[in-house]
Amino acid sequence: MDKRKPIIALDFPDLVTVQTFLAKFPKNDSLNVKVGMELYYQAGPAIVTYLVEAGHQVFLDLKLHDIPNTVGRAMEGLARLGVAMTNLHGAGGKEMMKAAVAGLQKGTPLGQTPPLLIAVTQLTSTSEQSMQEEQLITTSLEESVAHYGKLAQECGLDGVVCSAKEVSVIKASTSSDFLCVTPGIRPKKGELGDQKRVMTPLEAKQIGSDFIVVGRPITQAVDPYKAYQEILAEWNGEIK
Ligand SMILES: O=C(O)c1cc(=O)[nH]c(=O)n1[C@@H]1O[C@H](COP(=O)(O)O)[C@@H](O)[C@H]1O
Repeated sequence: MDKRKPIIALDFPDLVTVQTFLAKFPKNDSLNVKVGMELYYQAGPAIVTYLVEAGHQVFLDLKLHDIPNTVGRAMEGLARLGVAMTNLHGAGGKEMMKAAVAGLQKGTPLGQTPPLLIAVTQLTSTSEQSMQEEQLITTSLEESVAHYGKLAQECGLDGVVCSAKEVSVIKASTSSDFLCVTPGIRPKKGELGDQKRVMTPLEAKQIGSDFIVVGRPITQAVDPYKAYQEILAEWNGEIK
């Protein structure tokens, strides 16, 4: 995946809507795109194959969280789809994460590299207060995120999904090359929606995010390609 490009969250219900959206981008532009639950559960694996064959780099965001055997076998199947990145919930535990790594390696066709495997820490829609009250976690949110980062690295994962606000603490508790994939990105004065821990593309860049994930600020914009270009420029430090 090209780190210079934001990952566009294709949170749409079907192929036709995806095609209508992508038609607003220049032909042959290879994009970083994310297929999440909304699209995958309605359009199935065929949507992934379609995007891969169209030359896009796909982050398959299904946030697996189940017993180790189930997650390992699911990952084995997902590895055959040719995606660049996929994820699971770090809260599923070490045995589950190790089974996922093994499943991806087993399922990846010979001569290909397994997708990057990333652990969700605390969702960017979670506040410290809701984490403490609803999950009964008594540490700070930063400590919880750093803890999941360490566990994920010990299990052989490539990085975490976190808010850009936690990049420094993750890198400090793991290593500088441990990937921080950060959703919860909003342009200055952008609508937050359900996101709680947010940063602008420029702030995320400055703090050391490796990838930013952006959905509604692009997909719901009046001119999605213009919105994408603005975020791309900011992410690449071209707007101060
Ligand atoms: O794993 C993810 O991609 C993810 C993790 C997280 O903690 N927060 C989060 O927002 N996401 C995803 O990132 C995207 C953010 O979309 P917007 O809020 O519309 O920019 C959505 O597709 C979410 O499913």
